[in-house]
Amino acid sequence: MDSFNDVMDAVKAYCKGRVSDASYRVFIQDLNLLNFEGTNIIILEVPNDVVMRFAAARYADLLKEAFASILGFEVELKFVLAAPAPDGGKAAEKPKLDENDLPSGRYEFTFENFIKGPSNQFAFAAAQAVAANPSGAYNPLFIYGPSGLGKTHLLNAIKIEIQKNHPDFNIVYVDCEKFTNETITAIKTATMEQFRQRYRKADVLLIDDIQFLAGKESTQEEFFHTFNTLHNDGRQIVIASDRPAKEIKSLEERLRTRFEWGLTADIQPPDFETRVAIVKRKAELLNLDLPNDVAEYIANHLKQNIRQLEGAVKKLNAYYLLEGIEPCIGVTTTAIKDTLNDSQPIPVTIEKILNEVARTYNVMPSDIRGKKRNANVSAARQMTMYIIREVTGMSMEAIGQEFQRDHSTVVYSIKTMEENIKRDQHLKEMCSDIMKNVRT
Ligand SMILES: Nc1ncnc2c1ncn2[C@@H]1O[C@H](COP(=O)(O)OP(=O)(O)OP(=O)(O)O)[C@@H](O)[C@H]1O
Repeated sequence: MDSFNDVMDAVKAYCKGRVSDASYRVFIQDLNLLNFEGTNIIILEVPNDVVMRFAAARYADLLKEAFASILGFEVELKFVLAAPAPDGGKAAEKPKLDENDLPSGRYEFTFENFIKGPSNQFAFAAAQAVAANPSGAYNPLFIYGPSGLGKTHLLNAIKIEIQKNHPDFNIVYVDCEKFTNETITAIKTATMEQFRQRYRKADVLLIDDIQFLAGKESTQEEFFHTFNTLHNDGRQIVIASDRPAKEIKSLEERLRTRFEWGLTADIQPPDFETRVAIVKRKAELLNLDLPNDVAEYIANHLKQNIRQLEGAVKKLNAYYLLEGIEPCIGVTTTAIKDTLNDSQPIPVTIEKILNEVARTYNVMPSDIRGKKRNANVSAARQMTMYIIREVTGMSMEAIGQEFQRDHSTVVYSIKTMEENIKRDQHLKEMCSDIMKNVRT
């Protein structure tokens, strides 16, 4: 080491593997070793005030550790702001930061990171019991509740816990859309055997968003056999759904009863105290200092979805890091307004409807748009047009343009569907399930 630059390069290399690429690029890459003072004080030059605040607050410990490891003695750090370059050059520029550059605050979906309250403690306890004793406690465990309340979190927590205690276990986690797509591909490419082996060899199967099984007959058939094989062999199955099994209308009875064999646990929106605790925990995980009144303000305004609570905390963190604005009620009002706007019901797109109907009828979305006339594709096309009309309220003309069909064809298709639905209970349920699924 013969120069400040060498030392600094080594320090940066030390830090590089220990922080995310984005954080390294924004907060560490441009640090400059300016001088030594006394015996152990290092003066670090930072390019601007954002990096100054961030590097000093978050990375001082890591940087000290790096210097100690490279120089062999403990150091203290002093950060100084680089003087603006006379030509207004690089040193004077603020980095172009956006939220993607910020540490994401990603944390593991563990039991430890799950905040309990009256609305979720039963599901939490059931998940813990299953994780502690796979196949011994409740099989299957069926967790249901509205979006954004922690079902996926619990499924992952079970996975992590079992992995820790049984490193040799083959744990398969899949969401139902993926399972459905894989079933369709396996049928089309004649690779059913490999597909079956993958799922039927699981020691633990965790399947998320099972409501998407609704109406998909071949996937239900496949899942039925997977379920039976695993259950008969004493393997643990955990299922998450946005509604109870009995409300998934076009689900075969034999599956519905199986889902109810074990334990069913629901999750409801959290009460005020739990929401405050969640907001505080999320802030803590981001190292954000959040006053109580702000945490309570957020909890008072966002009640239905924990993802929204997280969104608000992340926004406040971004304001703080990017603009230096401390969290307070005033800025929270803006952050919450954004979150509320962001979380307006997502407009249902035609593509979403098309994909969901295609999966249900086991055809390709392009077939529905295309000219094929076989019975299954025609039925799928009629269903698609009907649901687009119901869900989006698009005019018949616009639907016609979308499918390159004339207006009278659309009118006829929708009318036929309306009549069929009146007569055919199964079709009616299938249609209602598809509509629910495209709205989630
Ligand atoms: N009790 C809780 N404690 C801490 N974080 C929670 C809790 N419940 C939910 N979360 C967080 O809220 C976010 C949304 O949760 P999750 O994805 O598990 O919801 P979900 O019920 O599976 O929703 P969806 O049905 O939309 O998939 C996650 O980041 C999760 O960690």
